[in-house]
Amino acid sequence: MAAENGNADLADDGSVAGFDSLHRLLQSSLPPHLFQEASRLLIGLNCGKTLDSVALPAPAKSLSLNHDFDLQAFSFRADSESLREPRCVRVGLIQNSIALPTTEPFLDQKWGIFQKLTPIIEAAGASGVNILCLQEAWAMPFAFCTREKKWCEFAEPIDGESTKFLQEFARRYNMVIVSPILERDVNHGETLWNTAVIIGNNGNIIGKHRKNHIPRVGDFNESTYYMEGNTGHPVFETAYGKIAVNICYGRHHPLNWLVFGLNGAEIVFNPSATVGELSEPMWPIEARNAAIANSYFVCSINRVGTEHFPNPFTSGDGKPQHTDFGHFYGSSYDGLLISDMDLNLCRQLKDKWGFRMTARYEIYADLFARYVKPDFEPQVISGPLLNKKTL
Ligand SMILES: NC(=O)NCCC(=O)O
Repeated sequence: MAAENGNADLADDGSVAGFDSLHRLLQSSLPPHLFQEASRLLIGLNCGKTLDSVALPAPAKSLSLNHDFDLQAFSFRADSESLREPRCVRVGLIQNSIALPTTEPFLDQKWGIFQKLTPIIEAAGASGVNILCLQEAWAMPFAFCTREKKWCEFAEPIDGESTKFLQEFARRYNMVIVSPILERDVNHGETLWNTAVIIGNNGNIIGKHRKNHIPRVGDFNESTYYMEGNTGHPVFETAYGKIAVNICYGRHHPLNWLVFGLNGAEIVFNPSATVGELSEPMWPIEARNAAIANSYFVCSINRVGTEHFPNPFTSGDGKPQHTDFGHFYGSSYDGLLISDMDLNLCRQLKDKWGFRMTARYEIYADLFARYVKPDFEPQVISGPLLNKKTL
């Protein structure tokens, strides 16, 4: 346990009082019947239902033991249908800390991450993962907080080293891979973007999505590095289902989630890099709310650990300068989370709740069309304003 981090409930590894999730903390602290009730209220597990864990093959487990990363697998149930076969997909999410200090040569840092990820990706392949997603800007330290331009060197074209590295795994394991990178658009004057490259299960590049919303909060002033995305809300039809990527800060924008849904996404990935002090309480609410509101699966990833940078920077809030911007709360360990999901659940929830049918898009479209015009006036209807004098 560490008191140095200013929070006596945070262990040295950043976990919550020694637990790697709120769920485990509750499980260990509450009597079984109260834990069951807490689970029902928090994640809808009622009547003694538990989250089903999935048995993984021995080679995947050995990789996790030998290379010291966490490996867990669960499954979501959908009802069986009379007219459709189940559409089961195995999804893998990787979150990790960087491999080398940020003071090491850039090439070594990048190859260090490649090396660190290799056994984790192999474990995903050995487990039969169909679609794998990595964290935001996975091939570099999350240096955007520094606002120093030298970190732009990590930017790569869509078909650069990171993509080539992953294409090999995609082919070997017949796996779709979502690869969020800092992109250098060589055909457009070397412009930088925060981009997710979608690599198909044959190693082909299916397409890319560029992050739509740039954070300007705390130390996340990322506009120094890349532009607001210009790729809209693409949904990628892969061999295993229709997927989309809502990159990090985009998760605070319900309309961003909505439009991926309108374009037909069945799974939306949210690769992120964010720190506990800023956003941890919002995180599980936003992801689950997006899944509920849009009748699709949401798969969220954060980084792991604390990254220290060579030169101090300030947050523009009058507080002392510092060399890190806090703890990425992905987990206390590098890890691969696997989840089996039957995509039939998306339609089952649409049929049950009818959110698409009841949405009234036309009235929102009308409001938005008026709102974006300079002469927009909010629809506020005021009655006579009574105050004590007039009474
Ligand atoms: N990388 C990024 O967009 N971070 C923003 C912080 C947050 O949204 O929690």
